[in-house]
Amino acid sequence: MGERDKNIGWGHRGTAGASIAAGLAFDAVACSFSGKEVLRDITLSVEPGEVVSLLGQSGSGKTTMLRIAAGIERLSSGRVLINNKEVSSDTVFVPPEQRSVGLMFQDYALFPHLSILKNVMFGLNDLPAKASEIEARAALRRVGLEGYAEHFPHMLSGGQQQRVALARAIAPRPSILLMDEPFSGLDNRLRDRVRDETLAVLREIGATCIIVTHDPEEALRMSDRIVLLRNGKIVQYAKPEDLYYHPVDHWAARFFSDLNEIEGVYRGGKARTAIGDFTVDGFDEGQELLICIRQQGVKLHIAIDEGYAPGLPARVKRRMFLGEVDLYEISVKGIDKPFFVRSRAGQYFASGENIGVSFRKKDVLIFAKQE
Ligand SMILES: Nc1ncnc2c1ncn2[C@@H]1O[C@H](COP(=O)(O)OP(=O)(O)OP(=O)(O)O)[C@@H](O)[C@H]1O
Repeated sequence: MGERDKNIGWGHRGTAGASIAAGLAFDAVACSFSGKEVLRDITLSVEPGEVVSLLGQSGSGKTTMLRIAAGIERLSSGRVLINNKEVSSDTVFVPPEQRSVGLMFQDYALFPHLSILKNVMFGLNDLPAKASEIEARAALRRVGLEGYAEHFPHMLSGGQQQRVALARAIAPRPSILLMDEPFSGLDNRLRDRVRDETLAVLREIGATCIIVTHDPEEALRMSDRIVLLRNGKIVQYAKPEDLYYHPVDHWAARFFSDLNEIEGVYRGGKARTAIGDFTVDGFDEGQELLICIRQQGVKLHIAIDEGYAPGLPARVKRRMFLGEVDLYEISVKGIDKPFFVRSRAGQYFASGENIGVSFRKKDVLIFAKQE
């Protein structure tokens, strides 16, 4: 964290101007570039005031969705609606400045030749100069930078520039705020605080907010709901807990956790595997399954006497120190692949030690095996 960021607090909570939140809906939206389809059949609706993350790997179409919502990219088919009114379709195109959307870009896009105040006033040019300055100063005050109004962007740290970009985005009180990777330029330690403060500002202004991110933890932490995208399609649109505990498929599960994976087959109401049976339902008799066990959902048991330990027999291969947790590589009797276990640091098992393992039920996810 830069010294300057440590010393300058954010503004008082509860002092940002409120927006009138709008609903946003995508209805069967597709988008192609030079014949290549980058978004397919995107249908979702975001309620007024919701904070929704668009989460996916690079190239999954997150930014394109954001740009289509903003009206800076055209869709190929489908419709976008704001408060149930079409703003993009085959026949309708409402320009960005008439959508009441605010945009915050990954690189902040501050104008280097304009003062911080003028940067924030840039989005307020519909207002008379005096009113625009009052609103801009209020937004700067909310992010704790009113004392920097006459500075220029290059005089500020990365964290402060991010706050200016946020102030500029909220100053016009947009109904929908669209943020493209707003924290990716910040270092790790600064990022947590900036995320929390930004979320507090978003909650205060009450605008509907769409945040593009490729960071699962960020999406879980900030969002009311998450849109998980893969190859231009929605894989799952759900609340963070639902996405984490009930991922629709193996790929979605992998996105949020490091997993141990064991093959199995469904017989008589159970997933049968080389290390035992797991009770589960909803599969066809004989169906091939993949049993995924989160690394933090494996419990290691110490041998009680004469080598006996509760759980499945296993042996420690090595232990890696990761700070708050230890990562153990173990071999579990019956399976060839190494098993990885994240265990709270402090509980020590030595290499070569015979142990037992058991699994926490909510960390065991079972899916049909996909080709
Ligand atoms: N203007 C464009 N012309 C041609 N192809 C484009 C254009 N914009 C995006 N693409 C392509 O569309 C796909 C989706 O891009 P998009 O930027 O939406 O993905 P993303 O999920 O935001 O990725 P990243 O996290 O890397 O920004 C990519 O394959 C990209 O190369």
